[in-house]
Amino acid sequence: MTARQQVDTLLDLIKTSAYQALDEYEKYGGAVPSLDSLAAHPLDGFMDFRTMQLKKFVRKLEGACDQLCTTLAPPLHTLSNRAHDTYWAALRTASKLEIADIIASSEKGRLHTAELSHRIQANENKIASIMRLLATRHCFKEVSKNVFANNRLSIRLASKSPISAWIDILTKDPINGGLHLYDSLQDPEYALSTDAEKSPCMYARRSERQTGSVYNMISSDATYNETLGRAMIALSTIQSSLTILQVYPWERYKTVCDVGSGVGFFCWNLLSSFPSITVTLHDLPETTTLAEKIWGTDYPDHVADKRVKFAPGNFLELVPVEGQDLYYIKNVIHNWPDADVISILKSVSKAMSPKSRVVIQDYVMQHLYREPGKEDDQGFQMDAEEPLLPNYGAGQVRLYSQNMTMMLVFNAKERTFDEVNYLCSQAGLLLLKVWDVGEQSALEYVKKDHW
Ligand SMILES: C[S@@+](CC[C@H](N)C(=O)[O-])C[C@H]1O[C@@H](n2cnc3c(N)ncnc32)[C@H](O)[C@@H]1O
Repeated sequence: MTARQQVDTLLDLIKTSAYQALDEYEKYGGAVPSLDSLAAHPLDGFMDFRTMQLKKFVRKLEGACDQLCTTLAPPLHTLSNRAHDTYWAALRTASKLEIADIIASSEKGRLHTAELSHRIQANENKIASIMRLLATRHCFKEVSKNVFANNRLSIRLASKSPISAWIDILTKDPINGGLHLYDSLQDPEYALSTDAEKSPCMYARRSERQTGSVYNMISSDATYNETLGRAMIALSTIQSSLTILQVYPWERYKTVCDVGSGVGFFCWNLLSSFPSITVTLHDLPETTTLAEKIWGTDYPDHVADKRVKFAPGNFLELVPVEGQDLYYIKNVIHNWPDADVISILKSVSKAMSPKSRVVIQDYVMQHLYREPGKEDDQGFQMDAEEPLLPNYGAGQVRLYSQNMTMMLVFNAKERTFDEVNYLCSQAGLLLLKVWDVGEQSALEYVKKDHW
């Protein structure tokens, strides 16, 4: 395809997928809100299959728009834009300063930067620079000279929402590790290591005499742990991860252990959808203690009815809940280097009965080359049409960013299907089925000896 033909095709893809996305909004509660609107659309909050189709259209749209601009802009322009992206700093600061809340609670719902700087007790030019960068990509709106109002994006930052916690997590240790990635690769002690204690992030902190890994930092810091718990709720929305409640046959099971459960957001939803299931939350003691407190306040009936149990421990050594029908592991193995993943999976395997199943829900990475006619056995096809990259390029960039984040923070990674399957086989697990749950996949295993 010539560049002109590619541009023509990309424009067609953009038009088609944009209209398809509009239709999805209209299917679920009215027209898509404009960027000026503060009202949420039902699709914004769904975490399940209802957003799956929308996100497939948006994936194509984002991939095509980015590829079109990259094709037509001068290369140095694009490279400079990518190196010069300080958006994360503005977003982190506005979120932590709770600027969306300050504006929302003002009399007219809009504030001059002079008033904002007075309330925040910071220089007005600095506040104005932050607000203008954010508004330039549609988060907040400059409604008159130096006066800013909330809009469709910024209002989501208000009221200590889970997305603020996720922004906090993403823009701290990963950024710090990223700044030191090159240097860490020059240091032989770190460059070849896959140990979590030798991640780029820990390299960045070595002068602070910070020992251990980021896991130790999280478990010894109650605020970090609490922020991570809230951030995981945002991530579940972003990944539409509750799609698995509609896709997977949960009605087959009575007992489920959520391994690395966090405070149990997934299990709240599982119990509501499947009244005959009881769950056990397995996590580090500090997290299960927090979980017990939250469930005691928010879901006392489930606690009283013994539909939820809490099993503190360390899954690297033991999963202290034996013989459950199902062990569910979501967004956990990507936090760990290969050797530790094998330890976790062996702990799960030891706890399993011959009839138990394991479901691992995570991103599954794809390569970017195209091999005509090739589709692997499990249906992980590279299905984006040309001239899009086979993995949709920028349309799926979140997977590749998350992969970098896992490397920077934990020396870990998101894995391809073959990589996960290999680690599972090392722990004596045999693949039964792959479930498509949208942005992520769910891989179902059974103990090898018992199949
Ligand atoms: C990224 S979070 C995922 C939480 C949840 N599964 C979800 O998808 O929202 C990883 C979880 O693993 C837990 N974890 C980390 N190290 C652990 C260990 N050694 N033993 C048990 N749980 C651990 C963390 O406390 C955290 O709740």
